[in-house]
Amino acid sequence: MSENRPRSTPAPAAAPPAEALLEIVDLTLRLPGAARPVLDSVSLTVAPGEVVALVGESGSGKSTTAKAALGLFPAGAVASGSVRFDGTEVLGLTGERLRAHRADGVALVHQDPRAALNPVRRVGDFLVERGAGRAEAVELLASVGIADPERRVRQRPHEMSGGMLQRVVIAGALAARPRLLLADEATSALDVTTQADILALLRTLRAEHGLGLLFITHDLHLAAAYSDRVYVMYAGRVVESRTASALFTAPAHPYTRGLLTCSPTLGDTLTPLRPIPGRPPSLSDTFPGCPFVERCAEAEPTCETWSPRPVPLPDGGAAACAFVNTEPGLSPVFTAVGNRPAGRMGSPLLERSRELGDGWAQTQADGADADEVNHA
Ligand SMILES: Nc1ncnc2c1ncn2[C@@H]1O[C@H](COP(=O)(O)OP(=O)(O)OP(=O)(O)O)[C@@H](O)[C@H]1O
Repeated sequence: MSENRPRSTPAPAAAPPAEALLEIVDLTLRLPGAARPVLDSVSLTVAPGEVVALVGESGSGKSTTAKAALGLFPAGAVASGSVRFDGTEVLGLTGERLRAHRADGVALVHQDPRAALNPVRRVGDFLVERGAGRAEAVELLASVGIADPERRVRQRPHEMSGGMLQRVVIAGALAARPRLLLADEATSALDVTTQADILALLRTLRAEHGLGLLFITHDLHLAAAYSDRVYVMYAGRVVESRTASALFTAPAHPYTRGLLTCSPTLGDTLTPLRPIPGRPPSLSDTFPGCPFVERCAEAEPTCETWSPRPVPLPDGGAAACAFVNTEPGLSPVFTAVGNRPAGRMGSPLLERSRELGDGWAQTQADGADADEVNHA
């Protein structure tokens, strides 16, 4: 092993708390006419009281993954794997049981609060429609930080700001007393101050209500700042899963590093921004090897033909790259250009990485409910 590889900063274990509220295992979702799966062996967990972020560029499969938690799939989709909520398999749910799951356990908050609210109805009516009593509607508004809730509850959406409306939508989501909140780009349309306020509110709510929160964003800095753990998605696959702090300290996947260096950090005027070249793949693109190979500055010939699957990292996270370092005590950042031992191709490390990848994928598959479910 080369001696000049950086030592890792010890990171907290990335393993989630033992009891997962949402547990997605090896979820693969195919759409009619698409050349590759929309979701390809996606596995993730969210525990009660945990904030988990799902990050990636447009089209990477974030929303489709989140909707799977609701048992919501595109028409004609064929799904395999497992989506368990509180121990119940969601993939096979239909009819009344599916409706009960959607109404009861999981709530979804979207980007645009105005789309969720009827412009001619009062805010209080919106909350009552979601199961709150009149008095509770006022309490709910207060609980999401809206001042003068007795007056606000009688107002219509046009009388409120975007940030206030997003608080109303969150209050509406809480009315059903969910255990899991899916926030799909819920702050993207807001100015930065309001965005910070809403994210702080979501963190408070998860602590007060023991909510699990799956926070979907394309902004990795935001994800890492507000989440306990982060899953990075690319082309329908999870390419890295780490604690937020480990992700910032030593991102293991070249795509994660690309996301970190292509967006600005507050106060950092020295580090140049480096956009990731090219575009994310579409559903008509297929990959014999790594899906990121065409955009990866660190790719080697083997990446064209060998498809990496997540390998466990010593800190409890995982990354899907042929050259990720899985050895304890060393940084997973093994692939930085200039940091590679000569002639590393075909090295024992690569072989080990392959072994671990296959073994790990198999373990995941063994734990999954392999029923094929067609959601027409
Ligand atoms: N109902 C559908 N019919 C056809 N294709 C779909 C459908 N839903 C999603 N897709 C496709 O699946 C892929 C993943 O979409 P998804 O919305 O999950 O990505 P995303 O990462 O959430 O992107 P964005 O940030 O733009 O919302 C995209 O290529 C999208 O076009």
